[in-house]
Amino acid sequence: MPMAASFRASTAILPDFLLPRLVRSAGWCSPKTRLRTNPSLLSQRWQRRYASNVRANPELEARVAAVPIERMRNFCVIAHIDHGKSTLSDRLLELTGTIKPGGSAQVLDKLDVERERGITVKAQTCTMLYNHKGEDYLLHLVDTPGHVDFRAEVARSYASCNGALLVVDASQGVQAQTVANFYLAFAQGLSMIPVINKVDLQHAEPQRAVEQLKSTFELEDPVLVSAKTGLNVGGILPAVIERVPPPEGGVDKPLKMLLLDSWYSTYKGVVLLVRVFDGVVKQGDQIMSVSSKLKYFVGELGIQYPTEVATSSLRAGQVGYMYFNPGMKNISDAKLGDTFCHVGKEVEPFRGFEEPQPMVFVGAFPTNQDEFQKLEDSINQLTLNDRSITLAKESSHALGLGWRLGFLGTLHCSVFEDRLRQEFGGSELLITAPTVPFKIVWRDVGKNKAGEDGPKETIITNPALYPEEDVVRTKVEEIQEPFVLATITVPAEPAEFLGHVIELCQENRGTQVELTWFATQVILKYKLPLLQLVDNFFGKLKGITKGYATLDYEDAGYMKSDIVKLELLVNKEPVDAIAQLCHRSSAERLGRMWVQRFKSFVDRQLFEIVVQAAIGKRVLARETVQAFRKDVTAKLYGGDHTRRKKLLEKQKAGKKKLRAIGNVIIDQKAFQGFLSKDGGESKPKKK
Ligand SMILES: Nc1nc2c(ncn2[C@@H]2O[C@H](COP(=O)(O)OP(=O)(O)OP(=O)(O)O)[C@@H](O)[C@H]2O)c(=O)[nH]1
Repeated sequence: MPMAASFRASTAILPDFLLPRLVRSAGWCSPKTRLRTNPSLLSQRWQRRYASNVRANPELEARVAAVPIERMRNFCVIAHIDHGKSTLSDRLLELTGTIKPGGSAQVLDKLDVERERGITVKAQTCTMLYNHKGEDYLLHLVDTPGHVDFRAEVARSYASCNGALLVVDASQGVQAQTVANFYLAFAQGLSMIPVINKVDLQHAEPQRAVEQLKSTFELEDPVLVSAKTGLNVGGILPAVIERVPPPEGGVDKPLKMLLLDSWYSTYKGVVLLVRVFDGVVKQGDQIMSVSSKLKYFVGELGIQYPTEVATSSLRAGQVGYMYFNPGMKNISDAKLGDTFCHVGKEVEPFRGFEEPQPMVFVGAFPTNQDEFQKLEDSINQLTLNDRSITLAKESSHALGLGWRLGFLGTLHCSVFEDRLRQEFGGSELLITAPTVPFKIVWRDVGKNKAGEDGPKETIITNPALYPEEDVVRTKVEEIQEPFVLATITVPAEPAEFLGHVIELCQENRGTQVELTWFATQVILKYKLPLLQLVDNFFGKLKGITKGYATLDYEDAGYMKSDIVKLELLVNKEPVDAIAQLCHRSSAERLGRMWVQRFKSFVDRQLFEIVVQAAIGKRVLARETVQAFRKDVTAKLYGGDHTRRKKLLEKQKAGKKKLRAIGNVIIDQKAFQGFLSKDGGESKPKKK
């Protein structure tokens, strides 16, 4: 079979995630494949064909349609990380017959990274039908992420819910994210049902957790369950029906719909997750975004059960998915928090969601500059479904062309880094140390050419953009750094844990705001610079408390700080990719660590290499990589000692020349080793 024909035949049965890479590597693709890999090119005929290829379930649809709004319940599952939200959600899905028992674990954790790491990153919604006292109830369950970085996901989920299951691990009790999630849900007015999970564990102390919930949040009547064994999980849904109010809204009112989430599907383009507050939306309806005024035709809609099941309509109270036909061109047109209505029947929009701001920034560079395009493709592919990541091209003298990426927090950053390494190839990628955004407040605002005032403040997310020392001295009023209000929980016993945590916070420039005892736990609140937090603060906290302390934080704004730019110099030349903004008090320690570490990764050359760490012209630390001393006299055997001396002097002069022109060739492996967290694959060489 000719190559083109065999390739065409094979694409028909390939999973779609393999298509783009194959198409790229084969350098050829059939028109059909091109359409499949780029849905915006799909003709209406193809769009209709794909749209018709959906799972429909008339029996299920009839049961759903028969449930009045008074018998709907929308609730989310919230908890501290690893307390068992996803496992509990699986059990509820099984109990209601939505999935078969004993299937793959954590059905709602759909992303690869969620399965691999066992953490939830994206909130997931699932519709369930539950028969209670002879009547069908329509339940919408949202499994939310536990980690603080994905707080915006949790906050958005609340908009579709009236109640929450607050899950607490019976062996760990109330932890930092339990506290944070409780207050968020409480502020939203959600009815809360406490659930104490993992009662099957040998060291479970359910009674202690019951007391904590009562004393910390005044929550009573918890349901005690084991999500793992299924023990008493049947007690949860009756509690949901009795304690969570049904959604408000009327099917007879004009359509009012909130956009909760959106993602990209290879076949159908942009998928929207919506919550209908009022009215009914049907296939073929023309609807409009209240913010952008863009109009769309509804192509397909339905419920997530837990995969997409098409229905002919969605009505007030329901949460479901939707595609447009023709599809939405750009995923950025789907603004989360946007309100949709029928064309010509405009409604008062919802307040919208607060856009989460990226707070942790890193640079990503290919070790081989020829691979830049490949890196760009990989990044674009991964960011398609994560719009909270910000992207900007970056160029470095030392590392060449790359990208500056912004993330919501350190876990978000490390999850992305893992996925990028998988996609792009781990050993071919350089990721710089994480940094946070700094605010520069200018003394003189100055005028631009049009006579307008320039910006009074600039936020910089890249140390390379930090102004020169003399500019800082003459033109900058102050530099500010971001702070967070951290909530740390630590067991009251053994007492030294608390002492260690206070010490750690103080070493990291923290200011104590509150210290409270709750039964066997201490809850500490500290104001901490975000910069310290991204420097493995959580790892250190876990280390000094044997893994028992937990951490959560919220933004506490910018504050004036004594920030300096620390640079690494190699034979007096700054290595821009390594420069960092840090607090003056930690510059010397960091500088010393840098020069020692960098030295250990640099190959010795024929001349001496001086590695320095400096703030402006002030050198804080220095290390020297000794030159190889090639034995130029080896060939001499006996003979005149003046010849030997002459050869050595010639060698010295040659080295001086090399040093004078700063001819240092640093292997990318050295940067890779230096930038890796654990010494990387290129372990320091023994000298
Ligand atoms: N023994 C026991 N283990 C449980 C129980 N429920 C969950 N687990 C285990 O606890 C771990 C975390 O469970 P998950 O369901 O992933 O927790 P989660 O809260 O969804 O985690 P995030 O989404 O990352 O916040 C898994 O290893 C589960 O098998 C339980 O009732 N008993």
